Amino acid sequence: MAEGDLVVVWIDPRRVYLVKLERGKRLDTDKGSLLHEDIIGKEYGESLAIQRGKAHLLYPTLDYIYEGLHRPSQVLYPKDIGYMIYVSGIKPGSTVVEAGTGSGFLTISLANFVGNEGRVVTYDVREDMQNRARKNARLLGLEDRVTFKLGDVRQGIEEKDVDAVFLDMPDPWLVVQHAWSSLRPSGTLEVFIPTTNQLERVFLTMIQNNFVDVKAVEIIMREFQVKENATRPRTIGVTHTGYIVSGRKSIKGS
Ligand SMILES: C[S@@+](CC[C@H](N)C(=O)[O-])C[C@H]1O[C@@H](n2cnc3c(N)ncnc32)[C@H](O)[C@@H]1O
Repeated sequence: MAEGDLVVVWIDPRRVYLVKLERGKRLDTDKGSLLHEDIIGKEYGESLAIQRGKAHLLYPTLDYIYEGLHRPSQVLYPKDIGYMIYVSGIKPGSTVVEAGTGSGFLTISLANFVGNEGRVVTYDVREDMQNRARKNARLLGLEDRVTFKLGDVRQGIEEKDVDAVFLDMPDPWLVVQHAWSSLRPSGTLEVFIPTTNQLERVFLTMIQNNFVDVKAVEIIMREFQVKENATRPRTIGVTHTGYIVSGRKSIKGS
């Protein structure tokens, strides 16, 4: 690893740190400290002894990146992001529109997925959110793939012929028509909402506005505690995140 690289320092499940390597800096934990210099030059997968344990140096996958980023807004969970990306049909080179940016967790995942040739345009009404999201994207080297637009997406989406639109905001039904106009034929609208009232409203609005293959799902994930002869789901965990409504843009045929 070199200066500027990201590394996940994993000590135990409760002590996981996302670190950007900078000479002269130090990671302090209650299990001991590590100088960044001690990590520079090491390989991902190696481990280092610290005062009261061992620090494992891991390549930063997106789920651990989430743990380490600043999150001023409620953020989407990996389980929901994974499904949304999967059914959206986007691929490297795709152009995607998103609102609202929030902490940029979905933005970063989309930017990671569309690759160097792809583009993510993300709208938010709040400049402070976009500044934080931009910093998060910069930390991961993904900023160049993202266009941050300060504005109310309910007023319209400027981009045309986009492959997918992703919405995570309070009143997405007010954006359904704009999403339809922005999408290429057969393009996908993915909406995340935390309540069933919002689900019903956005679902019906999509049906009324020439979206087809509209479906609503909830992704349920349970984490397990694993102990010999006592393996079972954890007692405490995230029990509810939200629902996902997906649909495809239909155009009039003959
Ligand atoms: C829950 S956060 C999005 C979190 C984001 N998906 C993430 O994973 O980090 C919702 C965001 O939508 C923004 N927002 C709300 N209404 C909006 C609108 N009409 N146009 C654009 N952004 C909006 C809010 O400012 C907030 O930052």
